[in-house]
Amino acid sequence: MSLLEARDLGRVLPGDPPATLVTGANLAIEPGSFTTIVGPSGCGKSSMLYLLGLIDRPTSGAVLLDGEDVGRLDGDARARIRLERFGFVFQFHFLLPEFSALENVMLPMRRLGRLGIAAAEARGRALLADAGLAGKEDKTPDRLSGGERQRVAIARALANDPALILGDEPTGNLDSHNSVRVVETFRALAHDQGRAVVCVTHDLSIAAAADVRISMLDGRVVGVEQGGSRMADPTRP
Ligand SMILES: Nc1ncnc2c1ncn2[C@@H]1O[C@H](COP(=O)(O)OP(=O)(O)OP(=O)(O)O)[C@@H](O)[C@H]1O
Repeated sequence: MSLLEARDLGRVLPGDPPATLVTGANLAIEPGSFTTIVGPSGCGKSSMLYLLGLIDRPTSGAVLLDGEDVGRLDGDARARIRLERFGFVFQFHFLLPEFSALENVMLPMRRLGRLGIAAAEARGRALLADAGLAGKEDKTPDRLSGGERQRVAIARALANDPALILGDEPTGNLDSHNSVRVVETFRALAHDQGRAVVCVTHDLSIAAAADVRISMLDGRVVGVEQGGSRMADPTRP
């Protein structure tokens, strides 16, 4: 049994004519693996990620988490699973502007409610230190660089110790140095911490660093390539 599976997954938006975002998709995501979803603009990569991450609901097929079909649960049940099991990193950081870095990282822990405030603060500080942001805990997002903001967003994604990290163009807004750093972090989250990392990307350095590359075209999965996980580092010749 895989950690996360799509079975004959589809998403059609009603309309005249209806819009098919994803159709007949089958794939499996394993712990400890770094997977990218690649393909031309508009082929359905983000739609697929939103289905896998229980943000959107399929219109056909199933999303299985630990073998259980969770894709069509109601919004509250999917939100609870997202909070417990998934961490999300988007192209834009979506940090709350009026909150400090530390408060942003603590928010998912406070929402989940398993940790008291002191324990959540200690974990938040540790996650920020791991991200190289010790000393920046009290800064609001507007006082941080783009790379630092994305590292806060990754720390926030890890707040509730998720088994799955899903990224939608997480380096899309970063320069090459910060992109490489994010890719290294994602690889470590998969290989050293045993999480499953799934990333939609146009970024060739991310795709080259992945263990598995899923190719999409016109809403379909058209290829699954298991690759060596050699890191492509654009800063080196
Ligand atoms: N809410 C919506 N209403 C209508 N069409 C939509 C909607 N959301 C997505 N689409 C269409 O569905 C298709 C897939 O979109 P999606 O964002 O998943 O593609 P993508 O591969 O992630 O694209 P990109 O690489 O440009 O971000 C596109 O043709 C898009 O225009």
